[in-house]
Amino acid sequence: MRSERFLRACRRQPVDGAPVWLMRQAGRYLPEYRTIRSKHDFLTMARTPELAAQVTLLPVERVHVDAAILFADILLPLDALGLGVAFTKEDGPAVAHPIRSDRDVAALPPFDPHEQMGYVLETIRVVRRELEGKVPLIGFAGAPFTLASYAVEGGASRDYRRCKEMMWKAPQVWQALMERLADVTLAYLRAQVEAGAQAVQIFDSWVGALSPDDYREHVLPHSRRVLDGLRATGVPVIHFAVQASGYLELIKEAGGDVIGLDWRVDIGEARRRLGPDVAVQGNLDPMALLAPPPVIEAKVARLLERGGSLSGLPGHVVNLGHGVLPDTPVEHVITMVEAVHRLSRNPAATAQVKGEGRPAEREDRTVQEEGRSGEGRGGWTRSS
Ligand SMILES: Cc1c2[nH]c(c1CCC(=O)O)Cc1[nH]c(c(CCC(=O)O)c1C)Cc1[nH]c(c(CCC(=O)O)c1C)Cc1[nH]c(c(C)c1CCC(=O)O)C2
Repeated sequence: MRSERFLRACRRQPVDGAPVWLMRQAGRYLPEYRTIRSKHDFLTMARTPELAAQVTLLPVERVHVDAAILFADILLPLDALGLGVAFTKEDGPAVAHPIRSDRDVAALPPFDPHEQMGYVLETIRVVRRELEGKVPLIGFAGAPFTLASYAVEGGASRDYRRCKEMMWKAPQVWQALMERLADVTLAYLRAQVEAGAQAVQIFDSWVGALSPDDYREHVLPHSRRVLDGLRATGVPVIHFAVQASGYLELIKEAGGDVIGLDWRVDIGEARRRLGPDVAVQGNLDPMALLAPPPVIEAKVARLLERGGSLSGLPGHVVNLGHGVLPDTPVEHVITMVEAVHRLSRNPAATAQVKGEGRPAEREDRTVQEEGRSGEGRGGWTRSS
């Protein structure tokens, strides 16, 4: 059943069809989102439970995903800590008061999710009520490193130079900061589960900037504290890390019931490396959703096969390898979700769609060639 697929796959139990949801599914690719967004700024939307709940529910109705994810942002708790987070159109998030010294870390105020993030907890309650059990609700937070990357760099970064400097020149400052951020994330996620989140995801979006050694020494213990602490909640925990396929084993060591994969690793190989005691989530290239629909279907077919869904290997939550791109046609998202449902329920049909990068049979030759030659260049001409 639709209501159970996602949580069952997270727990590596058999499912009637592979579950699918998309990171950033409650975002700008949805025309309904853009309409609401044209009337309110992003922070107002996130801080108004009625609006945030409405946006959370949009993709459940519109594209039939098997789970909802809370509409919020990983940076909201940093704002609650007094760092002054703004979302700018040009440069992405900006932090007005970045953390650069032991004094800055010591000056961070106490964090109480019930007091400071009450609006998010209220959104969760509203969403649960309105979902009426149709699909589960996923809560989320940033992993300590990814939060630190914004807190220390002051915004998006290309090389994470200030973080590495702090790690290597002032390791005790780095450690104190990471401990604070781990505490914040843990308290925040516990409160989300209490409010009704039925699974949680930790986003370590920028950790791939680190070498395996630095991950092991300067990040893993703090992520592990969060992940260990969440075990008592009893809800499945997804641990998503980007560009970390070189040290997936360390990501698993840090913890999580489900390991989120980006698209740079073959999901079958990842499953072999991770072993049978964790589920995996992912990992279609988000840009693949700009491809013509038959190409999307062929990629879904191969993903299902490589991920184990067609051979009955439990524990694959289908998703993209990172967030859905804002200029993705909503019809293509629907194509992906429908293909996951149709093909995972009928493995025999999948063999026909799959092919070696070949779009489906009903595909005409022109589009086929467009699909082939477009692949790898990174740019797709819109076919719809
Ligand atoms: C790194 C990160 C952020 N936020 C998030 C991450 C981790 C995931 C990832 O790696 O992408 C997580 C996030 N941000 C948002 C969600 C909502 C739920 C969902 O649909 O996934 C989630 C889970 C809404 C959002 N968060 C943001 C938007 C766009 C705001 C707008 O409408 O202008 C949304 C829908 C803003 C944001 N927030 C952040 C950035 C870099 C940006 C600007 C870039 C961008 O615009 O996509 C920080």
